[in-house]
Amino acid sequence: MTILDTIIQHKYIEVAKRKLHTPIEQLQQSLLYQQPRLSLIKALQQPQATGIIAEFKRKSPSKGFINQNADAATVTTGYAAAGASALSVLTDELFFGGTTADLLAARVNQIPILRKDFIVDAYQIEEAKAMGADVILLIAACLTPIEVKNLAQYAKQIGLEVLLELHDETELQHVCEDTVLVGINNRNLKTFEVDIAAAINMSQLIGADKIKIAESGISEKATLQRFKAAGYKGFLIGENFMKTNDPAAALQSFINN
Ligand SMILES: O=C(O)c1ccccc1NCC(=O)[C@H](O)[C@H](O)COP(=O)(O)O
Repeated sequence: MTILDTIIQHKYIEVAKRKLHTPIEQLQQSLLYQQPRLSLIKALQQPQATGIIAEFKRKSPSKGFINQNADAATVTTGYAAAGASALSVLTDELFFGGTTADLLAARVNQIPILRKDFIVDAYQIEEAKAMGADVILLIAACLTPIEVKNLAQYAKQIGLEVLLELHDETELQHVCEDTVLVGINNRNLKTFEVDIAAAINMSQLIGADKIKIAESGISEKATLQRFKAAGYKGFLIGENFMKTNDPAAALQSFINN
């Protein structure tokens, strides 16, 4: 069994518990649930956009602790001021040290926010909306194509955008009409091996009607430029910024270089 299998197994258990504690109707009554959403699709199409989706990430299964005591409001407002096109906030507690409170704190920003978690149930999409997220992540390695289709349709119906994450060509059948944003994760979530060739190799296999996002392992501007030349509009970067004492300053210097 891989760590990804363990994460997913745990996800089903925690979601079942939360469903008992907080019914969907209660999520739908929250103030943030009623608010209009920001579009990541539009943000990445702005001519001057950096395309950087800056991630707030305290720890990870592959790296252990990265920045355990970071403050979500401070880091994400710094990211937005430095020029991030959007934010990604981990909400998985056990494996990534994230919380709902982190995403709520990040919501002070007026740029799109991705709820970064392992979504296996429509209930989590309702939660994402109630905590103020604009975009949810669906990971092909954790879902069947029909599950992606149903969850993507659900998200769209309640006004959230969907980022579908693939790693290789075996997952291309997960792409569907409602997954306009397609991310290619350079990290193999089963082995944790990171190879930027993943996004380069996959770039030609994603339809021109999709907006491509390169994910993970980006620490150099030259790598981002290679992805840009291959047609990528978005670049999801976490550890490279979060491992420093001042993630926003690290983003600023990455942009300026
Ligand atoms: O990062 C991990 O160790 C990990 C393990 C298992 C599932 C997902 C994992 N990471 C999620 C991500 O893909 C990254 O947080 C995101 O793409 C940013 O990557 P990086 O810039 O390398 O921090």
